[in-house]
Amino acid sequence: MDHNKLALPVGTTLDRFIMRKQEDFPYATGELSQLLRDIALAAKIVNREINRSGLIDIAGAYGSQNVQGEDQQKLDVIANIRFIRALRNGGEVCTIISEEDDEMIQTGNNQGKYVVAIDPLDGSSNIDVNVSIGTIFSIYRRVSPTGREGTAADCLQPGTHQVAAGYVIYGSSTMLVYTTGNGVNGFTYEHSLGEFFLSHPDIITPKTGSIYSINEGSSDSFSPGVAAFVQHCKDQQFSARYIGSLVADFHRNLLKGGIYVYPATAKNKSGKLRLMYECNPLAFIVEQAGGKSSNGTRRTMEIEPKIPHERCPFFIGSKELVEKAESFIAKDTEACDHKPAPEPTPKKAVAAK
Ligand SMILES: O=P(O)(O)OC[C@H]1O[C@](O)(COP(=O)(O)O)[C@@H](O)[C@@H]1O
Ligand SMILES: [Mg+2]
Ligand SMILES: [Mg+2]
Repeated sequence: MDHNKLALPVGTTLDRFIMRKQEDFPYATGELSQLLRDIALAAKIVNREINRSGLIDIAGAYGSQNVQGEDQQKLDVIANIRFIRALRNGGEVCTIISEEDDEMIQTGNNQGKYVVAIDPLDGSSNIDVNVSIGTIFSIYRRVSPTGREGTAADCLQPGTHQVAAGYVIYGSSTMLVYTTGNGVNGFTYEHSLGEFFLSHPDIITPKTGSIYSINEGSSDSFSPGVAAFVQHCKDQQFSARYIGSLVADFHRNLLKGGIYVYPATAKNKSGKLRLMYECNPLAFIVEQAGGKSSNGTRRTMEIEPKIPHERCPFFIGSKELVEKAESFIAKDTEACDHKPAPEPTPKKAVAAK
């Protein structure tokens, strides 16, 4: 697809951009476009709540835990309610997987053709301290026929089946960045007009970079390969940048070049981040922008999900940096393969009965 054929001027509204891009697909029926608009609407409402979170009583913990055993923040719950309501009212989505809900959410829109996996509020540890946070979403076309509720098979599809994915970053400015498999575009929110405007057309991430993002607080349980890669970044005098909000760390590295890593650690044996609504959507975006994403050995989007809240190690960013990290991780597996087989335990002499 020649992205430049329909290059739209910076300042185009999101609505207009969605409409014009829909024309790329003669058979498009407008449902996906409407779904993207529903997400943008919910993002505007959540943005308003976040901007005034210090003024009104929505700071702090909500008093319950989500399926991951994490304390839900009030804004986690508010954002969850807002996005689910917008997707339900929009009518295009039959089933939702949300970080904040244990089970799949049936919206009642059995005619809906789409399934959404969503992290309503990403970077929860940064909510009350005015640091950038976000929302991450992933969209699939259901595989079961319409007319009834969505199934686990509709929800648990590999990332390669995504029809669209994106994130909203609530930072010094609020941006919506998304892909439908035809490049990545970023829109900045103009509060006074209540509109998202095209500000970052056709985002391409640098092939390499000098920024690495990893929580070194758990470095004592990094695998030798991960530890060696971190040391490599230091030897190269890369800059260490870690905000602690995946969306914000990812967004910076997407624009400037860099790598974000959340490996398996003693505390999080399969990594911390969730495949369906954190890793897959960002992997789709980074690949569309020319970057790369894996679990250290396997392309993130080819991992077959088994459960809605599945976690996986996450390496994402500039292609050459992710490949470099993978080359260090490969040594881990080699080391495992060549580890001498444990000595057979000498058979105990059988005592004369
Ligand atoms: O504090 P840690 O272990 O470094 O984890 C930080 C990571 O966890 C997250 O906060 C997980 O996402 P949620 O806030 O949506 O649960 C990421 O945004 C962030 O990158
Ligand atoms: Mg998250
Ligand atoms: Mg979250």
